[in-house]
Amino acid sequence: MASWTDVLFATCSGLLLYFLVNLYRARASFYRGKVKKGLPMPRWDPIFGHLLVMDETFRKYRLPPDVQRPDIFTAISREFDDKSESAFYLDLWPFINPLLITCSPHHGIQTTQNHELNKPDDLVPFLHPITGGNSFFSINGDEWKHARAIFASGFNTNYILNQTEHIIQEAEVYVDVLKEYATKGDICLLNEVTVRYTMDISGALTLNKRLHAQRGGDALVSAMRNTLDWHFLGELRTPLVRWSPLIRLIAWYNGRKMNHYIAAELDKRFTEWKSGAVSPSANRTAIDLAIADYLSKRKDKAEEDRLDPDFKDWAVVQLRMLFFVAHDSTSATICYIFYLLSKNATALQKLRDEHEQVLGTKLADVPNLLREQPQLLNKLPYTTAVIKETLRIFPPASGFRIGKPGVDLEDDDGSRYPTEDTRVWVLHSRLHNHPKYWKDPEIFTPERWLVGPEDPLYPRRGAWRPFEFGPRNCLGQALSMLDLKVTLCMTARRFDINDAYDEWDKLKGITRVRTFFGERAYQCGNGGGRSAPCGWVSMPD
Ligand code: HEM
Repeated sequence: MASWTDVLFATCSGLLLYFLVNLYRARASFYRGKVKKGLPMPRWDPIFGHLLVMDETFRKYRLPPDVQRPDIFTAISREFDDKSESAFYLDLWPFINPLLITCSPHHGIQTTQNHELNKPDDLVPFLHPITGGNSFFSINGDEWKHARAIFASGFNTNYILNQTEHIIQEAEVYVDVLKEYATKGDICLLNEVTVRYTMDISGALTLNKRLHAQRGGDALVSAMRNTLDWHFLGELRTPLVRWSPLIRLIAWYNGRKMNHYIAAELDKRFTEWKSGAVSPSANRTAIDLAIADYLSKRKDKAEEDRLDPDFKDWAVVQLRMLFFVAHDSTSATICYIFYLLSKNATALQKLRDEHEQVLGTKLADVPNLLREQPQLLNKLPYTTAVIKETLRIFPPASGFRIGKPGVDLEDDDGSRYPTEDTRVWVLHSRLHNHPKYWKDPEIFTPERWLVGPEDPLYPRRGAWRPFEFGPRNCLGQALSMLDLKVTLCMTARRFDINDAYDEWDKLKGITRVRTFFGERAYQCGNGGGRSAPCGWVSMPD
């Protein structure tokens, strides 16, 4: 009989052989499809593909170990500026399938609008710890279309102002929290405070429930954040972390907690619907839209007093995804707006002047004024320009699609980039800051959003795409802009927020300061491009 060491040896040899065969296949296919054809890419190694380049890039540009993955690609893309290439291929197997990284507006338009390429399968396992299944963020075809149609009416531009009350309610708590920091004079971990604020908004708009995350614990909030903190470790320099059994166990445990929580909310809300307490036209939070659709399809089963388990499983996955996307990127953007305004006194003053003009001088009246006249939020061009400029400099997301045989992306100079067997990554962080497409990209200039086409600052078509375009564009774009405007109206004149990196470093004994191309506020791989800013909050004189 074979001893356990023989069994172990045979298993390990089998696994090694399996790995080597797949490694050979992946590298050979990349060589045939891309290297041999002379397509643009950094130096490729037949064994390591571009894994060594990733490591060299870290060292060459002294990238912080917690920088988000897209910014590693941004650093690599700088190598291509001289050659005037806007796109390049990467072979990072076994971590991800072959990539075409592009920073060209033309490619962005072709990828998401002209060719309407699909989302790749890779997104499903990547998002699984967050969503617990196939959410409509990552699937394609009829299943995606059906789900998007169910939720769209709650997030469209025409309806979204009706949700202002939910946002103001949470923004009032945010203001109180910031006031406490200003009074005490403590360093505020702006990221933490703001993420709790946007989670409260997200809870209200996805689950129709106030979570009070800003004032204490909530089971859904802690399970989601804990999952994200661990999950995005895999985004960092050592993606192997993502496969560790510990992280899988944590994701499973948190996933169970999120499922139970959301399933209980679905049951509760279903009972309210059955009792006639909910008005379908007035209540369009995500949970209501899901139940409304469910009921409309089961009119013949009107006497049912329990939700069908299959529907519940499906709805829990969609609500987990929506709860995540509705809070994460918006929170990062709020932090960056404060950061950029703190460095640009003229812009801050212009923004405050606009608020005074449109909302009056009495700060205490602003919440009720916005409640009564939410349309005032559409009369803030400078505020909108500040938000757009922040999303240009610090875009929290990217466009990600799967290529197709016969679909080549074409550049303005006629170069062609085949997409067959390739994932296309429209790299917003580079495209939005590329000197080829923007005048003075490194300078925060909200005015570029207020000038006409004759001005050199005027943004080039397709070069700004933080929410992407086409049928898979961001469903929550209007909501996010509303969140950001309300937040600025409620805070910009009340607080001065300045970064406290130096004090923080001293406090924590940090001697090796982390920067990304000299910038201290860089996007970390712990969610949708969150930064690590901490700040002093004070009240203006
Ligand atoms: C600053 C804030 C936000 C940014 C920059 C952002 C960005 C994006 C981007 C770039 C995509 C498309 C990804 C791709 O094409 O591969 C996307 C998709 C999506 N976003 Fe957002 N998002 C933000 C906030 C929100 C909010 C508040 C919600 C609220 C529900 C939301 C819901 C969604 C959904 C559901 C999708 C998937 C749409 C589909 O595939 O049909 N996002 N977002």
